[in-house]
Amino acid sequence: MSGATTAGELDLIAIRRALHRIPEPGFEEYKTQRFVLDVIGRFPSERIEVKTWRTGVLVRVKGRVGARCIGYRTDMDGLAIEEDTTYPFRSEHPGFMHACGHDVHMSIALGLLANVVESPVDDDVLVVFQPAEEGPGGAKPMLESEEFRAWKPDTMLALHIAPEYPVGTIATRPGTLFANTSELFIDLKGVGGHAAFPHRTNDTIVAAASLILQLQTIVSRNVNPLESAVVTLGVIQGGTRQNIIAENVRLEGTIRTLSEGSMPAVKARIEALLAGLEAGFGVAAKLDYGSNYFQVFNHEAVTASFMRWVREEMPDVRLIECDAAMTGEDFGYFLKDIPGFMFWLGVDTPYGLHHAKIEPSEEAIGVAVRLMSSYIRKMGTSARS
Ligand SMILES: CC(=O)N[C@@H](CCC[C@H](N)C(=O)O)C(=O)O
Repeated sequence: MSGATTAGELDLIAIRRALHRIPEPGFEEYKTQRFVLDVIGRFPSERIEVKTWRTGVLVRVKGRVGARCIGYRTDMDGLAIEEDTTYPFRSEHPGFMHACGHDVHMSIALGLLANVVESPVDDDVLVVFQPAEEGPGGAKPMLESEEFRAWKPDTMLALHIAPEYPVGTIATRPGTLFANTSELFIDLKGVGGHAAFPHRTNDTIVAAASLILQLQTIVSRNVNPLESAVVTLGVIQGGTRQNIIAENVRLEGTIRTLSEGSMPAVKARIEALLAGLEAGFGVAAKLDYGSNYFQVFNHEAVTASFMRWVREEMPDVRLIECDAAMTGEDFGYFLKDIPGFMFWLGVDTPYGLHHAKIEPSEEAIGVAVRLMSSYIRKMGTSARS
């Protein structure tokens, strides 16, 4: 196709910056999907097939042999946070920002795609742009979709930016990399009233204050100290005025457990504490667990082989065998079904994930594209030999 874009022509930094401007909530990634489709539309079309699924995109590149298919997944959505970076290409969507690196992840996926389109590998390659990683979770419904099932790959790979590692460093481990997660939404309803007559009310602010401290005893008193769990509340909303006893309080948070078995135990404890709160404070408590993600469990053999390959064949990349982290990722659902792994990619910034000031180093994009293009090429060749 004349006028088509080659991998060398693709400006991945410009792509990342353009994506950074348009962060969108989960399943509302309309501009992002359009942008991704426009970039893919510039590739030579003979060897690629493209499908959309909701706001996601799936691209299959035909390999020279095509006996197997290697999958690579990026997430697409932004986070509900007001950006506070020094960038001239700041978010154009007030209250939303790519604060978890999905703009970087998508740029890497496009770079990888351009590379395998331009210079075919033996295997077919499926690049998946998955919506709604931050919530409510796009991986599970995408896996179950006709669109994905028709192209289901034999292995599935992904990465996530890591602010704490220098550029050129990656980190992973065989087995559990990220935790099981559940969102947590609690609505307390009491009887409001005049600040001077608390005995005629059921004060949801006092009940919430007590509950917040009780929730923190779950990890310290109920979870086996040899296991890991987190209960974090990120939002408290309630009350209308300084001299009115609040009728409604809403708490929003997240639960993390490293073992699958601890999650129901933590939830049972939350339910028991809420029953006690209702009895003790005379408030009504409504509980909603929102979306839940399965742990990211790296396939032991595939991960070990990748780690060996990096150490032996990629002298410019520093590999760290890291500990598991209490982050969540719905990529865990892909790995529950398909062997593969996820790894951390160093982007060297002092601010952590989900921070309004995070500025990942864009040099990491090229590092990841070279690493993953070489690995996918190597996987295809070793499967044939
Ligand atoms: C990598 C990362 O930061 N992922 C998110 C996933 C959020 C899942 C869900 N909305 C929840 O809060 O439980 C994370 O916060 O770890």
